[in-house]
Amino acid sequence: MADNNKFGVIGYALAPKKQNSFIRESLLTLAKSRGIQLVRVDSNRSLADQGPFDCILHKLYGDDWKRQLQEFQTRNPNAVILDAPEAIERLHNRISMLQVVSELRVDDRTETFGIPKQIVIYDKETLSDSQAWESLKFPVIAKPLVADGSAKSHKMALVFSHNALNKLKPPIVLQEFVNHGGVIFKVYVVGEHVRCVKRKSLPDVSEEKVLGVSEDLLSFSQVSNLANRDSVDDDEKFYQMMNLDDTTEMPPQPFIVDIASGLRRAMKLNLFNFDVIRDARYGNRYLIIDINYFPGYAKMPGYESVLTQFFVDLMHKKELEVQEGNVAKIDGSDEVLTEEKDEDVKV
Ligand SMILES: Nc1ncnc2c1ncn2[C@@H]1O[C@H](COP(=O)(O)OP(=O)(O)OP(=O)(O)O)[C@@H](O)[C@H]1O
Ligand SMILES: O=P(O)(O)O[C@H]1[C@H](OP(=O)(O)O)[C@@H](OP(=O)(O)O)[C@@H](O)[C@@H](O)[C@@H]1OP(=O)(O)O
Ligand SMILES: [Mg+2]
Ligand SMILES: [Mg+2]
Repeated sequence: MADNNKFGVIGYALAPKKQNSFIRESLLTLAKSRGIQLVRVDSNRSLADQGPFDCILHKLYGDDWKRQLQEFQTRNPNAVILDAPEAIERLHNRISMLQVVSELRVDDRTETFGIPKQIVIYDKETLSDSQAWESLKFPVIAKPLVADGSAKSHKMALVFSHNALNKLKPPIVLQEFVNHGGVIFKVYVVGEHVRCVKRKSLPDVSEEKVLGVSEDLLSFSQVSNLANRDSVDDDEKFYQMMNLDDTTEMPPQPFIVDIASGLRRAMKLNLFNFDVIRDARYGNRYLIIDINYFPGYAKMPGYESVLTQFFVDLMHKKELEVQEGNVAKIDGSDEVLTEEKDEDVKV
């Protein structure tokens, strides 16, 4: 569709790092060719004074931003906010994040899924109370309770024995470390599109290794995100670095799609990814360990076409709803009207 026949303006409000990785010329060009214009929201001005926007795409934090979105929605009842801040907030706490997985049911499969055993510790006193953690098997991973996108919220520690617990700073989640062959599956969800990729993860820890370690605590951060796309000019090289060229079998796609679809509906979110590991003790048991809002989509091969198609479908749906006199309300629980167009699997 030509630019003069534009049918959607999407305002994006992203932190500079996210903007750099996501807003690429290739995405802008493809979106434009399909009638979608992507426009940066000026963070120095009130959102409600900007536009007109048919949709707001955002990943910003804080009460001020929430208020701005509310004001914008009041003034523009037909605009779509992707996604609702209340729905995103669930992912800012590593306990509420995974609660939704525990409540999810996927029937008739030989594979099973769940979350690793975990507890939350709010203060130092509880950390020294053995009753709090005695039901956990070491090693455990200590994760900051808050997952608010700060560098701090990604700082993890592999803890080999309870003696090291006093080195941790609550509030934290202590999650049992599960051996999974050093490979993690990242499942990217964009509305009904689901794409699963392999990444490097922490290596397995054997019983002997636990007994033999000289350090009882190992700190790390974002292991599966070590390569930075900005530093790699060649797309193919980048995918080679990030995606393992090994023989690890992928989880069955229909199973992953069922989980993705269930999560999307339960969380009412369109844009997220989740990390899955396969429990090395059983060939068919999968554990979900992390869910991220608006992840690094640019690391997903062909992200431009997936995102563009999603925007186009969204605009069609919005147009229909407005014609029918409904206030546009598009959340992850809705079915976006699409035709089967590429190799991506639809939920
Ligand atoms: N329970 C677990 N058992 C084994 N390995 C784990 C477990 N939890 C996390 N890991 C490993 O630690 C890494 C970081 O954990 P997690 O994904 O929770 O952190 P994060 O900082 O939120 O990650 P992201 O960058 O995806 O947001 C995982 O990618 C995986 O390699
Ligand atoms: O850094 P990238 O853009 O690639 O994306 C990462 C994203 O960082 P950004 O939103 O700050 O950019 C992270 O978000 P925060 O938790 O820090 O909010 C988190 O979602 C990671 O899981 C993403 O990596 P992926 O899971 O896709 O490998
Ligand atoms: Mg993760
Ligand atoms: Mg995360």
